[in-house]
Amino acid sequence: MATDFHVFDTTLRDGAQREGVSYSVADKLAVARLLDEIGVGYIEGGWPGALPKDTEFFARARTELKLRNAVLVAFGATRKAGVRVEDDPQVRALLDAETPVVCLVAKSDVRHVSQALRTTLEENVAMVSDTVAHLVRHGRRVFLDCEHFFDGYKADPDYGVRVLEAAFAAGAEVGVLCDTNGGMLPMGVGRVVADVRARVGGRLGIHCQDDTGCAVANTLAAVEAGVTHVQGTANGYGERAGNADTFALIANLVTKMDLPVVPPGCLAELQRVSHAIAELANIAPDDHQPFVGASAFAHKAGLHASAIKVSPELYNHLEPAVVGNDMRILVTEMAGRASVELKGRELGVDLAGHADAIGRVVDQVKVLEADGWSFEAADASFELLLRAQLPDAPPALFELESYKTSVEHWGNGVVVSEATVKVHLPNGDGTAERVICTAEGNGPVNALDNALRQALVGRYPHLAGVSLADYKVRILGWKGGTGATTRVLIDTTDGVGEWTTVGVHANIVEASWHALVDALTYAVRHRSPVPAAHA
Ligand SMILES: CC(=O)SCCNC(=O)CCNC(=O)[C@H](O)C(C)(C)COP(=O)(O)OP(=O)(O)OC[C@H]1O[C@@H](n2cnc3c(N)ncnc32)[C@H](O)[C@@H]1OP(=O)(O)O
Ligand SMILES: CC(=O)C(=O)O
Repeated sequence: MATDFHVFDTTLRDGAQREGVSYSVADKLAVARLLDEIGVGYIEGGWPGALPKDTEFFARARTELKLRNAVLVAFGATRKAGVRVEDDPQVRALLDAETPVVCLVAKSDVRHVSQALRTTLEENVAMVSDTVAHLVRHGRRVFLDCEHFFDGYKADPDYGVRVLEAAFAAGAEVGVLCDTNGGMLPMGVGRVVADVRARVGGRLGIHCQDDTGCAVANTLAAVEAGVTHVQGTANGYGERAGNADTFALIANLVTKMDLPVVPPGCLAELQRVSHAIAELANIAPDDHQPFVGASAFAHKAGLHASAIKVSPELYNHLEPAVVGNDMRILVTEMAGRASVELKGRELGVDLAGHADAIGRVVDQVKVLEADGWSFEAADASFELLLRAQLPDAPPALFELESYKTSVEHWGNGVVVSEATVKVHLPNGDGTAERVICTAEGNGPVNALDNALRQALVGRYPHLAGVSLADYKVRILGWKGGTGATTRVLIDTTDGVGEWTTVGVHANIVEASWHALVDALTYAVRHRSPVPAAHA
């Protein structure tokens, strides 16, 4: 591992500045543990003294947080203008947090000194020197975030350098150049970092906001120009458009720049930790996030699949497992024969010697997708469709005679749904058993599900342990000028696994029926009876 390189994560400080995020102290402790698992070197936990929750976090961290890889960092500002550092309560709170490292934010742009701090350039430099020296005297390692460094460098480069020199002279270990307003591009970042390196001797770091969509690229440009400390946040959470994504930074540094910045084994935890932190932040994971998103290695285009069939490297920039992710093949209207073949492999369906069946599936999917079907998110329906084309395809579970649903609104405001299904279950000897079941539900689809399940459960007892986990409806627009087409996706679970099926029709109940039939058929054919522990 590159021990002279710092990966500094500020999910719990800058990441918490994202609109809509509000961690409890317990959440913050959990996020810190997760960040430690991916091997970051430093975890900035928050601003003690400014936010009571952060003060409590540091107090609890002392006994509850056992970090294996990371060092905990408290964040705060330099002393106030005109106040002795010993008398500044905010600086006192930084010492009280008892972290080995303190990261101070300081002004390094002359306009911010005069307009925001409303003090002199000399006093701001003194605020930096005094605060750094005070913390170092009290045994802290100190990093200095130079706010608005790049914007300030355009206005007055000498002043930024003066702030950095004062910090290093007072004992700061790292001077972090911050693109606080996030307006930089990689070329500019590289130029400024190289210039500053030529003028100042200490270790430099980089902190990039993502307002131009270049936070990760800007950070890597800074590394190329010589910084050895990078700041990021989990999934890029942060103020406004966010920060450089810690996961993309680590993955790029290790796999593209050959800098082993995390301990062995940590890289493969990136996807898991990314999703776990999204859960704690209460933000749906971004499927399209580089490296760790569910779609980061998902291939839809038929031409891609045909090359991947020869070698996955041809259309993947990285072996997905390196970052804990998986490759997936999507079968849609854009699929060709190779897509179906690879998807078959992924689903464990042997298609060797079945070129005709593959061709029929490609054609069928194109026609169905033109009618609004979508198998991208409905692997279980696709698997049934695929297997139905093979010579040993099993017969349908039942033949439908009819179904009927009703919704009754009683005078007292109660709404009741009822469904009746009439089906014929084959006996295997050419005869069939006619079964009629009626059930109630909280809506017509729920009633239909209950009635169909009742009709089948005598024959397939493990359907009793199967239930609907989610139900999504999408209206696909007007078709033929007569009505909307409805696509229904149903997630079903047996308590062990989950599978998704799809149905499409102008009538929402009929669309749901298709998805329900697939859901139960898949359960019967491809889910083993649930073990007692899960029943
Ligand atoms: C770029 C960044 O993201 S840095 C991190 C920013 N994070 C936050 O602001 C979140 C937490 N912040 C807070 O809880 C509050 O803003 C506090 C507790 C820090 C301060 O609250 P208040 O005392 O009410 O002041 P307010 O927020 O209005 O203004 C900030 C004060 O800090 C001063 N200040 C700003 N930057 C610095 C600095 N680097 N060093 C010293 N003082 C500073 C300002 O001049 C202003 O002083 P004033 O009150 O004498 O005018
Ligand atoms: C310190 C910080 O968060 C910034 O300058 O953006």
